[in-house]
Amino acid sequence: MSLLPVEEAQARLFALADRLPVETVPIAQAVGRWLVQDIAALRDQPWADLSAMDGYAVRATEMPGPWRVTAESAAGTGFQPTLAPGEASRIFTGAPLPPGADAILIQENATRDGDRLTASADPLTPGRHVRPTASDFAQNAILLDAGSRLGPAQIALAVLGGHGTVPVTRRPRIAILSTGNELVPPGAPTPAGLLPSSNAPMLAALLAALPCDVIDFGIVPDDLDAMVAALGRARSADIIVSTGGASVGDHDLVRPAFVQAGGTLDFWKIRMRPGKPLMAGRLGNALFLGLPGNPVSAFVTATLFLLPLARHISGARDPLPLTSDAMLASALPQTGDRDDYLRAWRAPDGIVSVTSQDSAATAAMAKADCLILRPAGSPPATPGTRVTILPL
Ligand SMILES: Nc1nc2c(c(=O)[nH]1)N[C@H]1C(S)=C(S)[C@@H](COP(=O)(O)OP(=O)(O)OC[C@H]3O[C@@H](n4cnc5c(N)ncnc54)[C@H](O)[C@@H]3O)O[C@H]1N2
Ligand code: MOO
Repeated sequence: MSLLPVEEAQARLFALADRLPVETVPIAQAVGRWLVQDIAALRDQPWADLSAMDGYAVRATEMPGPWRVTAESAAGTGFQPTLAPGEASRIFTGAPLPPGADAILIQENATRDGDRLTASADPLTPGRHVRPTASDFAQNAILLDAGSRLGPAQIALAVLGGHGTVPVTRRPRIAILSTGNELVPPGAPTPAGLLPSSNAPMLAALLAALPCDVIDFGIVPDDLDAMVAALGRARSADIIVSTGGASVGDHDLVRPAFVQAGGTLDFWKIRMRPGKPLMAGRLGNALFLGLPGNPVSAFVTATLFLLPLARHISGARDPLPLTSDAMLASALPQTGDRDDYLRAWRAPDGIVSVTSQDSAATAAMAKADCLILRPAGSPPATPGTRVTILPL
């Protein structure tokens, strides 16, 4: 198989994947999830012309008074009686204006003596300190499109639009398998030749940013039958992600095990560095991603494939990571025949690539807060060059 460009591999991965079933959940459970339908406002916001300040509702043309204070309007009190000429109404923030009033005299600018009210400052224009009916949104307006993510602001909007529940997909279940005879669980002793398995905790940490349920299937030895059995146990998940054993060595058994378990491989080997040996396919209803074992390669491929896939099956409109344009503060060498995803950090004067770009260099990776995207065949770059970055 020839090396597949990253964008093509992402598109093929998405094409393999159906959106998960839809459920309607209380809005508090929808945080971070994606709407599967447009949602429209069930009410006007504000429901009436409301005061934005504490003070007095008046006719602006009657400035500076005097007025007779004849009524009071507080939030939650409903419609108010009409104000006759020369009358004012005591009013509080969020309360409806009485018909006839068109501006709010804030109480700091008012002098009140019993029922008698006068204004002590500047002219008022009609509409001053008034939030007109439906000025935020009108009933039936589309508030949020299908595929929008429900962050805190979108939750506020949906609730004010009258929604207590929203339609989203169910949370994906994501199974993680770590392969390698050398691996031991985090914190376990590492006598000669053994290595703490960092990939599963790293993937779980990445996935913690998404609404999903992670199931860690532990460490699987480099043994075909053990790997086939582990894939069998994991196949009820929506996504199975393995790390290690993805390359071409004698102990790299993930691909044959996947096929023996009944999986259909869609692609293997991507034109990227790190991450070349990535593979993807389907195993029954589960989507399968075989990530390389090197911790940096696993991290970068998870960022570019696993998280986007989880977002895609969850109904995200924009499942791919956002990129932006930035200026280099350090020089970069030319790239080879694969796209480079260089670990880097955003210094005050521009982007600086971390010292080691080795795909096993975790200390350098931990200093990075972005990736620099450098297409295959890019010439050397000097400080000041504009580059594409992917914030981490
Ligand atoms: N002859 C070739 N050799 C290699 C090629 C190639 O094209 N031809 N590709 C290289 C590239 S690129 C990568 S990336 C690695 C990926 O290999 P595997 O996916 O088969 O990974 P392993 O060999 O199992 O492990 C690589 C490395 O990572 C360590 N590892 C594995 N799992 C974990 C874990 N859970 N936590 C921490 N560290 C882990 C493992 O001990 C190895 O050191 O292949 C190159 N070889
Ligand atoms: O492609 Mo590998 O992930 O460079 O080390």
